[in-house]
Amino acid sequence: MAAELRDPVRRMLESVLDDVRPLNAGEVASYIPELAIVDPDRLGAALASTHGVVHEAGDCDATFTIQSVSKPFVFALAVDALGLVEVNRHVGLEPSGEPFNAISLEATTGRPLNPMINAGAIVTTSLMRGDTAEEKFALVQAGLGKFAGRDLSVDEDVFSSEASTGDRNRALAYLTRSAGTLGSTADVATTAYFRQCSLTVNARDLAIMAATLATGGVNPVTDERVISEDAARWTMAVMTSCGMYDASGDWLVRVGLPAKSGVGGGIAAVQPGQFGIGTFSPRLDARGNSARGVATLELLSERHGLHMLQHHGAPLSPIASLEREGADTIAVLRGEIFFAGAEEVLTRLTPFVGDSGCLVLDFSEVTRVGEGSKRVFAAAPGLVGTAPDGRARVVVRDPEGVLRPSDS
Ligand SMILES: NC(=O)CC[C@H](N)C(=O)O
Repeated sequence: MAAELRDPVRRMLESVLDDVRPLNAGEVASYIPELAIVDPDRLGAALASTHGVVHEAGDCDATFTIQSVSKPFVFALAVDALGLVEVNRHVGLEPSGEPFNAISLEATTGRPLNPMINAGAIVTTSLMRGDTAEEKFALVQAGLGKFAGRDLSVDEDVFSSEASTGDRNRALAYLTRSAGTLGSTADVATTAYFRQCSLTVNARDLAIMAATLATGGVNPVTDERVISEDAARWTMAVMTSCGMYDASGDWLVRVGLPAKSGVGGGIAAVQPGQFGIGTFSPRLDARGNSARGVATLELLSERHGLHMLQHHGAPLSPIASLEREGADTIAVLRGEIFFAGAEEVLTRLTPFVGDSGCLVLDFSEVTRVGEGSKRVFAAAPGLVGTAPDGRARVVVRDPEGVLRPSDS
């Protein structure tokens, strides 16, 4: 069988890459001298599903330094370990609308505006446990390795290059230190941060890392839980509002996927619940985002309807059938029921509660109920009261236990 028939998703990625390959706008980053020696024509894209299948097109084995694509994953490790409240005491959650290296601190608190710009990312790294740069970086390296599903190593040349030219980042660290928001000395924070940015990845790694957020924190290739569902959701939220720096608003409208770029040429993008995408192309646009990476994701999103706010039409009604049985009304429910489904069931069906009979809600064909919706159903029998024969007016049949809270 022809290769493209065996992997139609790969073919789909390849066709997008073929369309963006001729674009040669932008320049490779050179403010970190070692980044300038990369082959500017490299182009790769990988898509990892939440079932753990990875589709690769173009230069997916080409390695590059992760740079700022590391930031959301380190933020995820920080909020997972310390909680959102503690991390938020040190770094804000507001888009800055400014370039990645802006000197951008809140006037009253001294916090960097968000963890996706350098100032906020340096603070986030400083919050990793441990006293030394080695201890903090060890946690970052191990954590990012779990996101990628393999051990990641440091490109020592890029590290030395950034360490010897990173005075602006040191200045940011000193400013946050003087404002009381940095969790270590400036030197510890920047050393760990420079090593974090110098970790080496490929487009496939970024796709798997993004897919680990898409699943709510479980790496779909290794099946290992890396962070909590809460941490994954908070991270995707920050990527949505701040991941593409001063292009974040434009990106949200045009592409509509939480994403993070890096000056090494990588972009990681997530479709929550569905998949992660990693792209690699080193030439950067004026905002420091990979020019062909942006074009690849724009085209993919547009061509295949990937925008997370895309309207997919009215969902299937959760009410499969409604029948009378004596004085009772039996409603057979089906599929996945989230808040709008619960609202439909209860609003449409409670008028069927008669003077004498009961409304029986049969959940045996329901595959899943959202956690918040379980609480809506749990309250219903009490709200509707009891029939003259003492039975609840609303009777719930739940042989598979789909209404049981998942943490019980
Ligand atoms: N946008 C980026 O990728 C910036 C990361 C880079 N290491 C820096 O701090 O300048």
